[in-house]
Amino acid sequence: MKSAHVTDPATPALRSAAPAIAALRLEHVTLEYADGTHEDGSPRTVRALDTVDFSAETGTITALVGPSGSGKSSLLAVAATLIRPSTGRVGLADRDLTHLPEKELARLRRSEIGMIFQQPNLLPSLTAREQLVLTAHLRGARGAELKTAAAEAGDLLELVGMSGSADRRPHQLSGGQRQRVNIARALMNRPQVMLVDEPTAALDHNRSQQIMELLVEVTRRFDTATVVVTHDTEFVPLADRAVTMRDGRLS
Ligand SMILES: Nc1ncnc2c1ncn2[C@@H]1O[C@H](COP(=O)(O)OP(=O)(O)OP(=O)(O)O)[C@@H](O)[C@H]1O
Repeated sequence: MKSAHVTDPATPALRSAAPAIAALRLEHVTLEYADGTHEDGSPRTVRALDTVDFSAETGTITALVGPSGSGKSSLLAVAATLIRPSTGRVGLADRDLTHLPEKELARLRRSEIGMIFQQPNLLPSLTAREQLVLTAHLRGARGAELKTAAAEAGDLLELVGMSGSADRRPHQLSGGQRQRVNIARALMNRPQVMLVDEPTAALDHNRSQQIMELLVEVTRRFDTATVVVTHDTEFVPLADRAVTMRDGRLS
């Protein structure tokens, strides 16, 4: 496991003075979905990503914007290794993931990539703390490691402003609080990359702003390469950079 620099949530991040590293790279990525058949029976496809080159650097946050259907979620899905590109390459730090077997990709997803979606898919029967500890369990932690994980979970929940609600279950939390738990959970494995799809779509303006500020803060603190798909133009100035997708291409 990577070093746990969260044990004291009040400690400022020790940010590297080294030049930014591209933690995530997509090179010439094209993604085509099967989309039924033409009248003559030949297969029809939709090109969701068209020769996309994209990278995200450690410790930075990138806003990914663009019209509906332009390919933003597809880019996140390819970056998350949930979908293999039709052509092109995906790299994580110095590793080329393009031809890794699915089992290895699943391991990487658990340990290196944090994913945050619009609706936090928290398990209804678990407390906030247990949601976080479960990720350690799924990673293989047992016995004393789980005790350590529970302490780390407490630290992370404090960091995201949820220390008073660690023993609450999802139905006892507001939408914004659930999203905070979701963010803390994504950080449990100290991911290199955080991929975030419309994290505030279900929230009001104030809560959206707070969640976006929290994403910026954890990006700095944990040195993640964070990519946030958002329709919220107010968020764009908070990001280190914004890239726009149109018709499957980046501009
Ligand atoms: N599973 C799928 N099968 C076929 N086509 C798909 C599939 N998923 C997405 N598409 C198509 O790929 C294109 C890109 O979709 P994508 O969901 O990546 O866009 P988006 O920018 O995230 O849109 P939104 O902002 O509305 O979520 C669209 O034309 C969409 O219809």
